[in-house]
Amino acid sequence: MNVLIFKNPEEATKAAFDIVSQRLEAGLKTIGLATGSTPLKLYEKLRSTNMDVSHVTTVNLDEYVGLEPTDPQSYNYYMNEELFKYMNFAATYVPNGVAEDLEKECERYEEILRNHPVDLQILGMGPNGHIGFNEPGTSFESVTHIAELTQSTRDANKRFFDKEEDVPTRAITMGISSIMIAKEIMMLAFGEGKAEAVRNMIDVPVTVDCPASVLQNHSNAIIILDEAAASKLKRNY
Ligand SMILES: O=P(O)(O)OC[C@H]1O[C@](O)(CO)[C@@H](O)[C@@H]1O
Repeated sequence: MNVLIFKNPEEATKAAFDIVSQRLEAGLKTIGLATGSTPLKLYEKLRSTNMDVSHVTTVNLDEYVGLEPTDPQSYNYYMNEELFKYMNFAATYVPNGVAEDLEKECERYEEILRNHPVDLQILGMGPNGHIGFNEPGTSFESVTHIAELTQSTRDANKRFFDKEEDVPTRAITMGISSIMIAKEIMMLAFGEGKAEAVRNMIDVPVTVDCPASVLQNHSNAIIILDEAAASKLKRNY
């Protein structure tokens, strides 16, 4: 793991943007994208570049079950508003959370991933160490599946919804093995609320109790932190 620590989220985002730009210029074909608040500034920078991405396909990590792509809380909507409508990607894929047959949708998504091997996967993490919606305890062998969201994830994400009961209880998510196949992974974590999970990801032996710790097993993972997220690390990086 290559751990990079920056003073604040702005500087960290600038470093992430430089890496993504460099990979795009080098001819990256498929990029894996995350949602949540952490990559928002990165997407803002990307969409203001006017760069030609007509040779690039995107695949997203996850989507809530039961939310239409037109629902402002859905990740389909988020990606359209934050990135896709501004950039000329060859193709963009986000799981369909309202598919009639969700199991089939998971299989369809795995097929998409097989056809578009991810060169660079951008990741955020939940305060409980989840990646995508792979909650603590999820098998490292998992592929795209339906995940039951933990109460702590629903609590963390309720800020985006009007009422707590509106927060979906399930999501379609790429599995941990589907994520780990990426040739390179770039994890972003900012703020004190992530500090405990960051410590469990980096400073503690790999365990399913902290899904993000699996990144220790990846041969090409960059972890981009601000000082607050890095504040509980025992070792110096
Ligand atoms: O960046 P945030 O808002 O803290 O979200 C954390 C993580 O939770 C998820 O929304 C769940 O998929 C991830 O996409 C995201 O990286």
